[in-house]
Amino acid sequence: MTLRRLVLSNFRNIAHADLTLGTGVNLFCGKNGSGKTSLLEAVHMLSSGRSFRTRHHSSVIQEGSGQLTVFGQLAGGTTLGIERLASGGGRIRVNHGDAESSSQLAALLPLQVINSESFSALDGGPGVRRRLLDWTVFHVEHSFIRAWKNYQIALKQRNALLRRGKIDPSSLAVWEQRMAATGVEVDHFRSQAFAALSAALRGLQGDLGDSPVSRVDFSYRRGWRKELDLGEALRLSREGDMAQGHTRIGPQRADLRFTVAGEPAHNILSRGQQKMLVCALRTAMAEVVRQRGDKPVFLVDDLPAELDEENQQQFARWVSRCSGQVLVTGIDAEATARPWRGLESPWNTPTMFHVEHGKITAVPTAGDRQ
Ligand SMILES: Nc1ncnc2c1ncn2[C@@H]1O[C@H](COP(=O)(O)OP(=O)(O)OP(=O)(O)O)[C@@H](O)[C@H]1O
Repeated sequence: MTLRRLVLSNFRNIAHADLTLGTGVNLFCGKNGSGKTSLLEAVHMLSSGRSFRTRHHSSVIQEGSGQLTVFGQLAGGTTLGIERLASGGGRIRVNHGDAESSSQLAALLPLQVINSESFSALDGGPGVRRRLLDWTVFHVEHSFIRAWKNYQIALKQRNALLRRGKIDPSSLAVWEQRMAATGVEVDHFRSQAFAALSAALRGLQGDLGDSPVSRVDFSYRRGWRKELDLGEALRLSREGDMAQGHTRIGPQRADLRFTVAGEPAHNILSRGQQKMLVCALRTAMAEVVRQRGDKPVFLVDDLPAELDEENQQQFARWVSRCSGQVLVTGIDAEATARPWRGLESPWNTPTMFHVEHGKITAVPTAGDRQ
């Protein structure tokens, strides 16, 4: 997937920008607070309908403005648009018509984001890791979203019954049967995606020599005991669930584990090693989706932060193998460009943008100047 044109208005400190992006590496360089992360945030909003920094659209809309818009055009001509109003609400558009949901955007513009929040894949709660796995499943198995929604409906109904004082076991059994049928489907899709993901991750670990990152083990926990089928597990869990007022087992509790010699990886790895593990995980996710014919766009906020030059170059090599396009931010233009220089075309000739006080200007390359 390639984003060819990006138009923003009233997005944080960016009053207006109309950019033609390069097909490979796009570098956005400028001082602290110039608007680099805001630009990546806008692309994220175009792919998901929401910011990666806040749930509140009002803080993303430029101070003093009533609305923001982000418009994007993909190679091939498809257009995406987002409008958010300070008064609440807004619109999502695909090819100038109203979109059914934000998942339509995600399907058209798959993204991988690496920023300071990405560490939560290791030290955050299971929900963060579940969402990473589900991103992969969503992009490779289109029936997943239907199975997941049906499971959620049954789960909600069972939880509503559990919260009632007096419970009729036969009504619980009806929803448990539905949960068992749809939950097994969800688990099946996740297990398949996890197998592909771990194969891709193991391949990337092979590039890391004797770094402890190459010794990280990963496993998938489906959310209920191995020896039980889901229907049985739900029946056995009933009494405790009634006491707690909610369902404590099932695919909504699934998790991924990253360990080194049995210890959680974030307790062992240095900060730079953790970032490299996150980069490998994100690359593996993109690789699995690429194998199905779609190349995700990478958004990388401040690649040099925490990574030495060797690791930055390694990550650049990974991205060039599995992504269609990458948007990278950095403070220093030369340092931000360096990891990409040794790669093959088009990756070794970044499109450069200078960002200053919310103004984004394309920097002419040596070729343009001739
Ligand atoms: N709603 C808003 N309206 C106007 N300006 C805003 C709004 N929200 C944030 N800003 C300002 O926008 C600027 C852009 O911040 P951004 O995080 O994009 O900077 P950055 O270039 O990534 O900086 P750094 O290198 O420090 O990460 C900041 O100066 C911030 O104070």
